[in-house]
Amino acid sequence: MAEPADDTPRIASARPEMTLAVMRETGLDEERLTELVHRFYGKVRDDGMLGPIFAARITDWGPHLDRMVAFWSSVALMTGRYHGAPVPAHTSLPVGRAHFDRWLALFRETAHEVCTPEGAAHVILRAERIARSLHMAVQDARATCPHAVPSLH
Ligand code: HEM
Repeated sequence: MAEPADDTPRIASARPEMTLAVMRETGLDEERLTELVHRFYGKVRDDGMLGPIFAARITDWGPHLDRMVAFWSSVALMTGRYHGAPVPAHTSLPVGRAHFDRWLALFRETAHEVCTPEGAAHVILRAERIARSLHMAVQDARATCPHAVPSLH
């Protein structure tokens, strides 16, 4: 296969043409998403509400950050780099609406700091949709099996 022309970004993607179109329209690429993820989790770790929940479950942040960059690469750029399962990772967490609202507030703030306006809108829309479905999954797990989930104070 021919090498891409020099002005073509080199990307590994399941859907290269769609990925290139999104990159052009939003200014997002792997480097920008890496900065977004690292800066966002820096704020999360320092946050009084969210920090302790993460600290109780994540001791080695390197692999978690790598996984989250792959997740955002898949979600925002459709590269297919992430192969995990977000729902079960959240159903037993002691979180409610206020935690998801705080998560989204920090994510929006970071996206505006790091991305172009189009890039920020692109990732924020997707974060809001996923947060809504994770919140519903947490509520559903709590209703189905109330003793499996720590109670909220
Ligand atoms: C209340 C807000 C949230 C909290 C407290 C939270 C907390 C966590 C924690 C502690 C983990 C690590 C789980 C483990 O490895 O044992 C995790 C994983 C993850 N979170 Fe969240 N999260 C929140 C919201 C979100 C949202 C809104 C998204 C997506 C937009 C998200 C995406 C992910 C993904 C993709 C993983 C990795 C799952 C895997 O492949 O293992 N989280 N989260």
